[in-house]
Order: sequence, then structure tokens, then C-alpha cells
Amino acid sequence: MAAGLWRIPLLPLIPSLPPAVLALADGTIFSGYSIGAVGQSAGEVVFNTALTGYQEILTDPSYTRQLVTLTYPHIGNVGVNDQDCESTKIYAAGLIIKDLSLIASNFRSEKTLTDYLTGENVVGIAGIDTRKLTRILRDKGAQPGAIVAGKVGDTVEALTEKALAAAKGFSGMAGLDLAQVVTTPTAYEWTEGEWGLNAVNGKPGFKKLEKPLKHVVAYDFGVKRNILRMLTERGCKITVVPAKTPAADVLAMKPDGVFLSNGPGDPEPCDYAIAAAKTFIDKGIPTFGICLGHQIMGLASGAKTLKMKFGHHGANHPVKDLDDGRVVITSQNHGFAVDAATLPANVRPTHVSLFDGSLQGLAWTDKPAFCFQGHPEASPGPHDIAYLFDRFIKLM
Ligand SMILES: NC(=O)CC[C@H](N)C(=O)O
Repeated sequence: MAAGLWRIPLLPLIPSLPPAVLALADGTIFSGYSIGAVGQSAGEVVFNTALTGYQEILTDPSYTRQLVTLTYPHIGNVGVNDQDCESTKIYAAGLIIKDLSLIASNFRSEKTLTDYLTGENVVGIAGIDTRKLTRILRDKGAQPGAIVAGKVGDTVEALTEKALAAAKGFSGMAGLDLAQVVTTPTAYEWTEGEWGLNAVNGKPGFKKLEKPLKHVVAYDFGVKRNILRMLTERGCKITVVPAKTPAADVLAMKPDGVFLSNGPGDPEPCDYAIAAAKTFIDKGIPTFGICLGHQIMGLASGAKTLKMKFGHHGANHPVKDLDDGRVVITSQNHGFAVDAATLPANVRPTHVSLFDGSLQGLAWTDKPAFCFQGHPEASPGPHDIAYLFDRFIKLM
């Protein structure tokens, strides 16, 4: 047999694998096998087109209450390690894939994807037609759904009934304030830089902040670690604060700049964050927002946000920089967007998506404030738009 051929097709055929079912609220059923914990989980089903980075995706807090299907068909082959986590745990409500690699092969791998999902009590389903699922999500929009993962011997019929009921019971992401659910309970300092093969005395690890040049207060609405690392890398000492920290408390820390993080859920109900953002912008504090932070800044300007049909989730999205015309390939993960038609006169669009023309970046014409809808920290994804971090440093 040709090298490696044995790996791929056998797993779905092994009869003793526990069954799992994914149901969509529209009644569509996918039956496959369980690759994680036994149990059930409901959420909004979204598709992500990144070719790499399943571990970073699972641990991105912005995926709270979302069941993520990866359009790349073969997942798990590089295993999982502690250092590539974007937060302290898996936040995605469940994982949906076509084919699980039977082996994890990477010099940094510490465990398999299955062990990771099971250990974190997160459900996963494999062996389903993820292309069909993605076409449904593209045609009908992101859908409420549920995964029910059983034990060996459970019948698909019984799982299907439970999955359908759970899918129909999930009311969707609109109106959900999840930032206050996932935020840190207390403030903390962050001084860890980026990971490098030779970063710590010639060994792999995270660089340490050498000389703090700026003090940034970062609101944690579900912050991804690589954002903090890329700011640290540029000389920022960061104080990470809980989502509901009043603006006055932050101003008392006399920061050089304020950062508003990514995060899950609908930005509109986050009135506490919108009010804080407005204070910083009005007072002329250099302010930078990413993803949910961008949407919160948009709302603070008086603009409106809207729910997109199926959003942007991937690591290959072209975005145009309207200032110089360059096209950057970006990492994306959002289901809401700032409505360009509602921008006030003092806020101008700086970036647009070349997939659907939706708004990707904003800058205030009269204040040192700007924000971006996608993920300049990537992780996973290309670093084409890392220049936004440099822009923030310059603004301070
Ligand atoms: N990554 C994010 O910050 C996502 C923002 C918001 N929860 C959305 O889905 O649009």
C-alpha cells in the first residue's frame, strides 16, 4: 500500500466508533461519528475556511456558542500543544469535520485532537459531508444547530431526536451579550511576547517584554492571546481589564492607549463597553479596536451594526486598504458588522472586504482612534495587516 494511504479512509469504517449526529434547525440531519466528549451542545453553526489552525480556532473565545465546521477536509494531523492556545480553554461549542487524522505528527504536538476535545468535555463530529453543510450555510445563512455525541451502542435515531430538539431550542446569536460571560474576572498584567523557535536563549518559547515603552489598557471581551503578544512585541506593557471596567477606572491608570478586544456575541447589547469606548474616543485617548472592539467603537460613534448572513470565518479573506489601494489577505471571524450606511461624518471607512464589500476598518477624522473588523493578529492566518499594530504604537 502506498505510504500513508492506510490512514485516511478507514476511520469511518471502523464499526466500534461511537455515533454522533449534527442537526440543523431547518431539519437537515448529518450522521457521523464522535471525536470528542459524550454529550450534546447547541449553537450557531458557522463554517471556517482556514487551512490550518484548528487549535487556535477552537480556543478563540469569539466562537462561544458556535459550532464550527472546518471546510478543510483533513483535520488533526499536527495534534495539539499548550502554546498554540489562544486562551485558557476551548470556547467553541463543538467541532464539525470531514475526516480526522488517525495520527498526530508534529515535533510540538503534546496530544491528539480527540484527547483534547474529550479532556475539555467538548463534543465533536467527523465523517460528515462538510461541503454539503457549507453550501447549506452559504445559501440559507448561519443556522442554529446541535451536535449530540453518543456512546458505542447508541442508536442514530435516538441521537437525531435529541439533536433536532436542541437545534430548534437555540435562539441564535442576535441580542446575546457574551463578552461579559467570557471576560476575565479580575485585571492582570501581560508581558509575554511572540513565540519563536529561538526566542528564549536559543530555545523555543515566548519572548519576554524587555523594555516597556508604552502602557496599554486592554479591555478583555474575549481577547485572543496573540493580540496581546503582538502589542507586547512592540514594547507595550499591558493591563488587561474586565469588560465592565468603568472608563474612569481606566483613565485613572493614565494609559498611553486603550485597546478593545475581539469577543463573542452581539455587540449591540454591550452598552457598558460602548459607553466606555465613547469616553476614550471623546477624550482623545489613542484607541484601537479589533473585531468586537471595532463593532463597539462603531456603535460608540453612533453608527449601527447588523447581523450578516453567514459572516466571515477564515484565514484567506482579501481586504482592500482604501488609503493606499493595497490588497491584504486577512484572518476573519465575525457574524456581525458595522453598517457603512450609518457612519457619522467624522468617521471614515479605511478597509473593505473584497468578498462582499462590507466594512472592514474605520478611522476617526478628528480623534486618534481607529479599528479593524478582521484579525490582524492572525493566529491562524497571514500577517499582511500586522501594520495596524504599528499604527497604534505611532498614535500613542
Ligand atoms: N471575533 C470577534 O470579535 C467577533 C465579533 C462578534 N462576536 C461577531 O460575531 O461579529
